[in-house]
Amino acid sequence: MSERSYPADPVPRLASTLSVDGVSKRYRQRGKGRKLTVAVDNVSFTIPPGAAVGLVGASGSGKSTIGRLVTGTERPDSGHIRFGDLQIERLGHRSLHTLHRKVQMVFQDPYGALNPVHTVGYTVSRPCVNYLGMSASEAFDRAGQLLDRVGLTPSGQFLSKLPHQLSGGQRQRVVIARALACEPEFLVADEPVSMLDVSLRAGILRLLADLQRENGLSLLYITHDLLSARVLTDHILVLNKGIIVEQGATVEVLRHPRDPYTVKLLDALVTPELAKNRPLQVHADAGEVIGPTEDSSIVG
Ligand SMILES: Nc1ncnc2c1ncn2[C@@H]1O[C@H](COP(=O)(O)OP(=O)(O)OP(=O)(O)O)[C@@H](O)[C@H]1O
Repeated sequence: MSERSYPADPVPRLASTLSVDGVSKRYRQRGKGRKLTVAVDNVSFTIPPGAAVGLVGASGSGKSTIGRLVTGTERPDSGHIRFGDLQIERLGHRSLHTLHRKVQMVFQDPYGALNPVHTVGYTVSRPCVNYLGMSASEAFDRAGQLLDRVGLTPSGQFLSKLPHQLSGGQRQRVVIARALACEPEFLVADEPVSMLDVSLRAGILRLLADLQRENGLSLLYITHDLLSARVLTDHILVLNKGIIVEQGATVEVLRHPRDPYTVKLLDALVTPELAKNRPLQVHADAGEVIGPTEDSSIVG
């Protein structure tokens, strides 16, 4: 073990606010000449340090596009996105590296997210080398600590494994450990459980909730699932056809939805078929959500 240790409690640091101001993004429709799809339409919101915000909407409402815009993966056609002193839409390659030290992403596909030829230890230790300037052996020790933290214990058994030797839930835990490796301030999680078996989802959601709280992370949780947003977030943005149609405290929006689109999303949740298949339960009358129900110690 190296002498350097990384306590679970983070060292207090200056954290940044994410400000999205009047952002729009259009895409050319394939095979349709000059026709454009408006994916995001004049969207504005702010996420202060340490806040957990849900971005919810049906398929095609523009959620993932916003995820890509705030992580600098794509540029908006208009509007401004600022994280602390970084003006994201103007960042060049080098400054994106600085951004990604602070803002990390977890996507829905834990299969595609991991390089199949790299061991878990290599994958999780790389950001410690690239972003924190650790030596390879320091980074490997840190990778072990991160694996312990995300529930892949004993970590020694996982460090040398390749992605194909892991279950879907375990892979997503590796992806989360890698995202945490450079000690980010902000996590964008885009449908992080939608490709996992239903029985594993609650464990991953609870892990994200714990990490967000313990590390003081800001979180943008992108999902079509209002119930999981209830578990993970304090504030919610409801997106319909690229427009934020409603926002507010998550509990309030779910209890007293004002926009007809939010009502429709909630109605869709309480149909018997959907309710039966979900790891979370909802009281249809009050919009009160109970759950998740599984044991968080489950390692998927
Ligand atoms: N690269 C692209 N090229 C063309 N159109 C795109 C592209 N990315 C997104 N779109 C379109 O923009 C709209 C918003 O897509 P986006 O993926 O952001 O929605 P979403 O809410 O994340 O949907 P889902 O939940 O299905 O992932 C959709 O109509 C989509 O077809």
